[in-house]
Amino acid sequence: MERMEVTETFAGIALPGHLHTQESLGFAAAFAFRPTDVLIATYPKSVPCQAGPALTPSSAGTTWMQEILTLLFSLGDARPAKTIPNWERAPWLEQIYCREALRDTETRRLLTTHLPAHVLAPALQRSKAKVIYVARNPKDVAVSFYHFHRLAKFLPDPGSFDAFLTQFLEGTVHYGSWFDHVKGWLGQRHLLDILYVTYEELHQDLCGTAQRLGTFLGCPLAPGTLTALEQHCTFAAMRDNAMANYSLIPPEIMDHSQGRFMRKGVVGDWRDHFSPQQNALFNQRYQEEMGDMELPTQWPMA
Ligand SMILES: Nc1ncnc2c1ncn2[C@@H]1O[C@H](COP(=O)(O)OS(=O)(=O)O)[C@@H](OP(=O)(O)O)[C@H]1O
Repeated sequence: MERMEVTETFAGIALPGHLHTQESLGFAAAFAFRPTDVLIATYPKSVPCQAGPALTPSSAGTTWMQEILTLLFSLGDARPAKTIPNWERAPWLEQIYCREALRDTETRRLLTTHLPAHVLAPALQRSKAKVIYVARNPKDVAVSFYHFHRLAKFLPDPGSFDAFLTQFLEGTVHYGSWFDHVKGWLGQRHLLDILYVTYEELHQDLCGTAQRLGTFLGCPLAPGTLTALEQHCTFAAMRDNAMANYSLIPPEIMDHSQGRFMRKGVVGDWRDHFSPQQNALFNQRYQEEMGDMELPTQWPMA
């Protein structure tokens, strides 16, 4: 299947052109956040669309967080998560369909972004909106992102894993450098009402992390919400939920014959992909970039 790759460049980073225009990106940068808005911010490796689907990348737990917050806001009622695609429940601020998706939305708005902090920080700092930043071990991000490139026809052909990893470490992949993204959002910790969560924490203790989210959002968990989370936010449940697994995306945009968006959902898959040389190079680059950073978690890098 042919790639439909068109690139839009904004703030120095390349983005899929079928989803982003200068107008849509300008809309995001100047967004009038409301105090009740909740923004999920992640470095990519996966997906949203509009009435007829599109996609973007992630790998950080975006889709998982969208599902969890949908259930928190619905007080455990699974119907929205089962009937409304996640790109409508939590639209990507920077994508072309967002303005229309938010028209007439009066209730609490759940938004998503893959944009770097420096683009959104001025608008966020003018507001009291809450931000939830989700991060994941970058080695697993690189693996997940690589596999996603194989499906996503709007992204460049990744070539070999080795070639892709080189670009990932150089920050020349779409959405830019993982290191810059994480450092940028961590740098907002004293300037925004922001909570940092990791993919690994969600794995380790979904309910405990959900309770922390509820406290941060001023939305204590209703009886039954935890049960609903345990039921609907597992990897298996989300893999089978067409409103969360991107199976609705047409094959010319996402070639489902190449694999699934909900691929493995595990921690540490990099160990099955990295050669010792790749691992050493990654560790060196990680140390150079992140050496002194205070991180929400220490990922096992060895
Ligand atoms: N419930 C649950 N449990 C465990 N893992 C999960 C879950 N939901 C999504 N995932 C995994 O998250 C990866 C996709 O990342 P994102 O959702 O950030 O992608 S995107 O930005 O929305 O494109 C992708 O990771 P990989 O499987 O490693 O590729 C998904 O499988």
